Formats: sequence, C-alpha cells, structure tokens
Amino acid sequence: MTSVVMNHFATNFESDYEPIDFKNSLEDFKEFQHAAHAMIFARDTERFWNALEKKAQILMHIRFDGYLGFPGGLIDKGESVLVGLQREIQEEIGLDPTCFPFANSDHVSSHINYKTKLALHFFAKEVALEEFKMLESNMMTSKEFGVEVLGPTRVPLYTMEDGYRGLPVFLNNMFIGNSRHQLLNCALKFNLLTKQEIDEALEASNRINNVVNKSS
Ligand SMILES: O=c1[nH]cnc2c1ncn2[C@@H]1O[C@H](COP(=O)(O)OP(=O)(O)O)[C@@H](O)[C@H]1O
Repeated sequence: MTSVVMNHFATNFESDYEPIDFKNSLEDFKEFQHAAHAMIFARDTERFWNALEKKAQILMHIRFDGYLGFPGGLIDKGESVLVGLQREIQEEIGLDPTCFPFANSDHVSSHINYKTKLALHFFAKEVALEEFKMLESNMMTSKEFGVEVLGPTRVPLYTMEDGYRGLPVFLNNMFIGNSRHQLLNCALKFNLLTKQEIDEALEASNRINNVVNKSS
C-alpha cells in the first residue's frame, strides 16, 4: 500500500474516536476541525416475506469517496454546530431547516480523533414513515446529489435465516469516520435493535470478514 493510503486507513479505526462532552467542545477543541452528521429515521412495523421485520428505516448515503455515511459535514469557522449541521443537511439531502429543525436535544454523541484532529458531533431525528419516504425521494433534487452524495440507502436491520445476510453483510461495508458506531449506538438508544441483536450481527459480520480475508 502507498503511504497515502496507509495513512488514511491507519487513522480511521473506530477505536480512534474517543467520546467527549458536547457542551463547550467548540471552545475546548478550538484547534480541531468539527463536523456534525445526523441520523434521520422512522419506525416501520411492516414485515415482509412473511418473516423479516423492517423495524425502522434509517437514512444513510453513499458518499463521493465510496464510503457509507450520514448526511452532514464540516462546521465552518465561527458557525455553531447546529447551524453548520442544518446547512450541510440542506445541501446534501435538500432538507428544509424550517420544517425539520435540529435542536440541542437531538444531540446523541460527540467524539474526537486526536490523530486527525477532528471532532465529530452526532444528532438523530425521528420522523413519521411518510415523512421519511418524502425526504428520501427529495434527496435526488439536492444541490450535492451526484457530487458529494451519490445516493440514499436504507439500512437492513434484520438478519436472514442463514444468520449472515441482512445487517451482518451490511456492516461489512466501508463506513466513514465512526459512522458504523454511530449507527449501532443510535439503533440501541432508540430501541430499534436490542444489545443482543447488535452483538450477534457484529459477531456474524466479523465471521464473514474472516472468511473473505482468508479466501483472498
Ligand atoms: O456520517 C459520518 N459519521 C461520522 N463521521 C463522518 C461522517 N461523514 C463524514 N465523517 C467524517 O467527517 C469528516 C467531514 O465530513 P464530510 O466529508 O461529510 O464533510 P464535508 O462534506 O463538509 O466535506 C470526514 O472526513 C469524515 O472523517
């Protein structure tokens, strides 16, 4: 691997992100870059193929760099986290801040990566399923669609009978920053998945990883 690639991957492990307090973090870490992203989700009680529970729809997207992530982005100098989040979300998914404003009460977690000098703030907003579908279909008319954002994706929260397909396979994608942790943390916090379901999906996901690495 070239050093540029090695450097990128060596500074982007989930374990490189340590939790910090959100309050005063712009001041406490003023030499750092700050970014804010958000998970928009809707509960969905529908079952399909007579067995699988949808549980919820969670909006993620494929980014320009091929990674999966959540809408959001870097906070500009002098901007508050909430204003920056709202601006980025409007650019990336066309969400009207007057209809869907984010508040401090939507904050879920903040993490810092001392290697990359980046602070990541994460928010979550629950909407009704009909609103979710409307937001998702509007994404393709946003300013950044086709540039920073290549398309919306929903997260399969179920695991199929074989124990692998569904969430475990999905978790083997490449996730930007600590977005995989943000996803699972929110799924637990909002009771979309149980701790046991998450642990089992992660175990199955690791088993897939081992098999794929051994065979290549
Ligand atoms: O969904 C996410 N969750 C956690 N971290 C993310 C997510 N998306 C991007 N990041 C991290 O935040 C940094 C800035 O985010 P992003 O690339 O969205 O900003 P930009 O659109 O303003 O350039 C990225 O380089 C990456 O490290």
